Amino acid sequence: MPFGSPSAPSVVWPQSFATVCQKVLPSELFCQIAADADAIAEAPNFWMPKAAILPGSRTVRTIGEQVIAQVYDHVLRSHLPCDWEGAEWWVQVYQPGKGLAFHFDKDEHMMAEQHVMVHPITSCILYLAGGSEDTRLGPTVIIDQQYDNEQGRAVPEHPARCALVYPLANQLCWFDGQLAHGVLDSPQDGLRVTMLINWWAARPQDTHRVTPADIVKVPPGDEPIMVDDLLESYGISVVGPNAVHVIAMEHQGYELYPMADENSLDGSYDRFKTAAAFVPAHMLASTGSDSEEGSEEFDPQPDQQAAEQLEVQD
Ligand SMILES: O=C(O)CCC(=O)C(=O)O
Ligand SMILES: [Fe+2]
Repeated sequence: MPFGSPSAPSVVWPQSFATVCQKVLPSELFCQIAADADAIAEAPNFWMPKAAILPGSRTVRTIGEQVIAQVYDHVLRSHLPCDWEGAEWWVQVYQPGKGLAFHFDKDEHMMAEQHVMVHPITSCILYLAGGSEDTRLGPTVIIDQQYDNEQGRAVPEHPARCALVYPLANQLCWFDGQLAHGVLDSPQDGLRVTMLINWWAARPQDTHRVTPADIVKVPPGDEPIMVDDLLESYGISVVGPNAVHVIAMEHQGYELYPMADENSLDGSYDRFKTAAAFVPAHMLASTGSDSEEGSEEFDPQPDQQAAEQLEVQD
């Protein structure tokens, strides 16, 4: 259902933004899909129809389909509405340190033919590689922005909330398929591989839902603040034995600003786990919205394109 129509479902903050569930696959199945990831990543997107997924009529043909059956049985079964038709899926292997521009998952055909954006009910990310004890790969960022077909643009223009989900091997993240999302570049060189499962409607064990109590708020102020520093001020670590994997963030008056690349931050890029800062909106406004240049007050060169434009592609 396109956002903007009267009966569009509302997205509940923060519950619909990200729920993560760890140790989703039995380890043998996890190793098999992780080993096949490179090969599958070369293939186009796959489709598994509902009848093949439902336990009563199940027919599983590949390891990927076995994963989908497992994800359905143990996680999504109780979260999908009745009227779903199947699951689209693919695998993504990232260049070291590279992320993915912000975008909406959508039906490409509907977009090309009818110029409307139709989203999956639920988008799922299964992390097939996840860094180590002391490194974190670029998080998936799910932002409080939807596409309004009537206005032909993403709204709100300046979202003030997002969820950061850090990769962890065998962790599944699912979120409302209408929401804009992307992957931050990372100062950490590690293999980032994900399997994406989009479902075109009871909480399982080991499930962590972002709750209002978990929301990290950017305090009012006039200075940019690195995501890492903000988390540290909350006593949150994304590495080590008490690492947190999903964080809901409220950033009223600030924009989330991805760092462009290793040239950012005067050579200290490698020190960071998360390549983004929250920057006061007025600092960004002073650069002009079409500018390719960074703000004078804020030295690191931001990835202007990723920060300001939502790519209408997947
Ligand atoms: O790999 C991720 O974390 C997200 C990938 C994604 O959103 C996509 O491929 O559409
Ligand atoms: Fe996506």
